[in-house]
Amino acid sequence: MELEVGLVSFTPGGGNKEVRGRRVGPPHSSRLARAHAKSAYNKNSQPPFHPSIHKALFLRFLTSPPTLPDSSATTSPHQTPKVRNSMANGVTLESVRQSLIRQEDTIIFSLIERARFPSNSPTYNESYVSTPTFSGSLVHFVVKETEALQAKAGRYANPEEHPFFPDNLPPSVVPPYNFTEILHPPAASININKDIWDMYFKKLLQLFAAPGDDGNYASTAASDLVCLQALSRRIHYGKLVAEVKFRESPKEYEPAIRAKDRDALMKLLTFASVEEAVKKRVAKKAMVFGQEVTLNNDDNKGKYKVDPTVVSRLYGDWIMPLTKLVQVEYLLRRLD
Ligand SMILES: C=C(O[C@@H]1C=C(C(=O)O)C=C[C@H]1O)C(=O)O
Repeated sequence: MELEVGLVSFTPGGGNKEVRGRRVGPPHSSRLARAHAKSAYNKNSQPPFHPSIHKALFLRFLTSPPTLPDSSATTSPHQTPKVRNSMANGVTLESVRQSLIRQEDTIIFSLIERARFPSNSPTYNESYVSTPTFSGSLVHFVVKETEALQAKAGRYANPEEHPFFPDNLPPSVVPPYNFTEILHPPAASININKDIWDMYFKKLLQLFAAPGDDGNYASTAASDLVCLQALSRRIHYGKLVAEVKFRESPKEYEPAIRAKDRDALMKLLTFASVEEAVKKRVAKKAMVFGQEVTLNNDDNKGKYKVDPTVVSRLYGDWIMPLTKLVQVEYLLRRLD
């Protein structure tokens, strides 16, 4: 399968194929606070429930307090907290990897929750929703409406978060939090949620949702949203991974960036042994988190709520390749 991601055709699990002559977003503005991104979306080539346009809108890529704690930040919700210094905060490849490891738990639990429901196909069928004001599937409706609410609550003021339906999001009603700017500003133009959406609905879902229909369509859509958000956060974390790798050895990356050599960048940022460990660890977590806990544990040996091999495959074929694609896209803009 081939996905079109930003500037390249992307084959999950394989290499990037073709460099195209178009930008993901509008030309980079020196005013980061105005950074917007749009990527074209071809409705005909996508599932019926996806939006027609993507726009990543965020001000700066930030470290969020749970993953990069900082004792110097003020915590009053009514004050703008102090700007934090990224490298002084100890953002290293190791700390970023620890965050990715923690995010595995979130992803696996979200898959387990989605697997409670069968496939529930009406959730994805445009004809199931009947309202003159909205055209799309129930899952499209739930994601779009929830994102609008969460935007008001300030979710997308944190650049670790990327909306699936960024157009016309309402403004936040909460005061801004001054996160540290860690990423190079053009990072704001990278949002591959369109591809995450397609991957999830066209490939992943059928691997862990059993066939069937139990009528719980709203809950099913809500579970899909949680999975999508966890996947999106993890995959876009590639921006931070790439920044840290670049800062650790800029001289290694600069020639490949200047030459716009995607393959060389991909080689530089790839750590095969780390990827093998990730695949093994997520399979193990799926076994541990997804086992039926009974007083007599032997009753359920080998029964898991999501198949550990599927989780491992999901990481090997989709999550890690997409994270690396985000890294390449980020590095290509790193010297702009
Ligand atoms: C995220 C990293 O970059 C690459 C992508 C990985 C991933 O998505 O888990 C793992 C190893 C690297 O090949 C990393 O080095 O940790």
